[in-house]
Amino acid sequence: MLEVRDIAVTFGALKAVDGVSLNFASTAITALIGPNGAGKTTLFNLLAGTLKPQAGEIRLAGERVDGLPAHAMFHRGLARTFQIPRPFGELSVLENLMVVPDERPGERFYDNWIVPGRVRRRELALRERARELLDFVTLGALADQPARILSGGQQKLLELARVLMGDPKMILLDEPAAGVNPALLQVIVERIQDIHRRGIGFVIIEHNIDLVTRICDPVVVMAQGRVLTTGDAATVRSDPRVIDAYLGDAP
Ligand SMILES: Nc1ncnc2c1ncn2[C@@H]1O[C@H](COP(=O)(O)OP(=O)(O)OP(=O)(O)O)[C@@H](O)[C@H]1O
Repeated sequence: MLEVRDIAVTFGALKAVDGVSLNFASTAITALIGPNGAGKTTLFNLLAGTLKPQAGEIRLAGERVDGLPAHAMFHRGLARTFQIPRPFGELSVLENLMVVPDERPGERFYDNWIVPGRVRRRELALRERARELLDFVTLGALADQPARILSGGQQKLLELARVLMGDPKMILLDEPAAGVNPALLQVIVERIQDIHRRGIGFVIIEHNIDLVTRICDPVVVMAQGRVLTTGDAATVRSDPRVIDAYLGDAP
């Protein structure tokens, strides 16, 4: 459902993503792994619309979407989280979900002036949805606390709830396990599996190989801007080219 053809972007002389072609199925939890600097985050930025490709095509559900800005991708059902979450620290945990863009061009102004009751009902519905999602990610009890008090793992859960506010068809997760304690990591893993069972696809950048082995199939390995190989976790882990790519990255 998310197709990438010969996509490329360079930074000066550096080919950060160098002719990548991949299909990401909405039925899969796909892992994107590879040594530091392989181009994984740059590929995410291209998919999510924060970076424009210099070559190649991206299609979402058959439609060309390369070059569309991030908010347009979000509204088409492609949501992403960041390696380092950036919640609005002074807003409450609940308010952090309420500020997720909910654009319906042309409707806001009209609603506000002609049918204020409808706006109020919509806000109540949004608030209810936000509360449900906070309960789902186990943050319900913290709804009215300022987001700055959340731990790193709780911030990752808040990000997950935030992207779900947009009713995504596919979610790109950037290192969901990084800096997360084992108990919260288990919650994150279970929620990813719950969401996946509801028919939402994932692409996950992750260095935690246990998480990758437990929940991801297929596993795409990138190195030096290219796709090195794709397969199940056990196959790619024993592939000598993958081992070489990681050893080449060792200090
Ligand atoms: N905005 C930028 N300007 C210049 N170079 C960049 C920029 N963004 C990324 N790069 C370079 O592009 C290459 C790929 O970076 P990228 O962040 O995509 O790798 P990665 O696989 O996500 O690595 P990591 O696992 O360390 O996050 C790196 O050499 C990086 O230094």
